[in-house]
Amino acid sequence: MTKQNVVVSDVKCGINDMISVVPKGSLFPSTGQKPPKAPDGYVSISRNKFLKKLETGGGARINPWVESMRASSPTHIKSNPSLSSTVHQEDSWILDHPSALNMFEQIMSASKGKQIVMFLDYDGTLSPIVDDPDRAFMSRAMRAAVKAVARYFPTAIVSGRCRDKVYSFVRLAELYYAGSHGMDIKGPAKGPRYSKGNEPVLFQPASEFLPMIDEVYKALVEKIKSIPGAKVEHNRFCVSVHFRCVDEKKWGSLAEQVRAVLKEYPKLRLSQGRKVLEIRPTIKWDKGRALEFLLESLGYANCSNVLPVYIGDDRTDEDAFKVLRDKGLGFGILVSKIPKDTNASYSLQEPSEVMLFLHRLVEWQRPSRGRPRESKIYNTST
Ligand SMILES: O=P(O)(O)OC[C@H]1O[C@H](O[C@H]2O[C@H](CO)[C@@H](O)[C@H](O)[C@H]2O)[C@H](O)[C@@H](O)[C@@H]1O
Repeated sequence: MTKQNVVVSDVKCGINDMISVVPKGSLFPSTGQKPPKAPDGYVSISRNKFLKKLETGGGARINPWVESMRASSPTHIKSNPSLSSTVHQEDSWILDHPSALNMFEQIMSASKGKQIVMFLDYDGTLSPIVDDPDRAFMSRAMRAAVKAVARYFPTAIVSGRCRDKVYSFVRLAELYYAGSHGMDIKGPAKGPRYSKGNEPVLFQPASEFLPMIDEVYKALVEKIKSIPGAKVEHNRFCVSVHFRCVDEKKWGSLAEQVRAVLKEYPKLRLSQGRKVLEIRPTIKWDKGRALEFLLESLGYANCSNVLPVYIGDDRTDEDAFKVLRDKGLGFGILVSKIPKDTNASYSLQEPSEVMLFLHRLVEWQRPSRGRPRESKIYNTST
């Protein structure tokens, strides 16, 4: 077990008297979901025990949330004995998830005769993590690298952010964008339509939740305004509550406020990212489903001649890594400096390494190198 997520839920399980244990990245399961057996990395708590804790009030009440918020904070991962920074453990993690740069040739050899499709997360992958979410700018060099990759391979940005916001950072009209954790997908605004037909791709599976999300956003802004450093971000089909700049002593109060709002909305669930609580509809849609949808739109549903490569740094990216792993398709690359429980196959340490990887991909594909192209070239001129 490399990471402990204590999971709590307002949803009545009605089964075996347990608080639900839900997949990584989700504190709240969908309504009516049967709680599965606790997988590695998760702790299940007796429902009765947990409710008793709630009755005692004060600190105990919200502890499982705070524990989970701590677990999502890299600075605390070292305090988890199973992730202690012993050389041995780091070595063994890197053996399991080798650097995508060191393994570049091997990755590329798997692409022989296949169309590479690139999926890129934004925050922490293309841009460094910063305190102010409104200032998470992408460097010009990174933009150029993504642009170059998109010349050769269909490329999608898959982000928890609102689609327009992430577009305003990336500013490349030739890409696909899947905002709101994949709940708002739009095809390229310029250049060839990388879709089966000529129809531009647009898919928004959570439209009915828009009024509810607006309401929750307003309620959260009101509730957390007394907590210094807390910030609520409207991501159109979901809402982010940031606690990166909140004093850790206040994390309990923040969790309490969010919980108070959410209990009025059983159709919304909570997942976690990097020092952020993500509130989203309970629909079965995530970055993994968005990846599948995009592959299908590109005409690669159930295809063996495609090699999707997904690069991301967050818990929410694990849904996409898992789809790739379960299907035995392509590769997930986790961006992380520290060992993390992941379904990704490879790792890169930080956005600068992501940029290097993108450069190598372009170099490898560029015909001018005089080497035979081993992957089908995506014809951008049609
Ligand atoms: O899926 P992503 O593109 O990775 O988006 C996930 C969340 O990213 C942003 O928050 C994160 O980055 C911020 C800027 O570096 C940082 O301040 C914050 O602590 C991180 O959690 C974004 O603001 C959220 O809306 C996204 O959901």
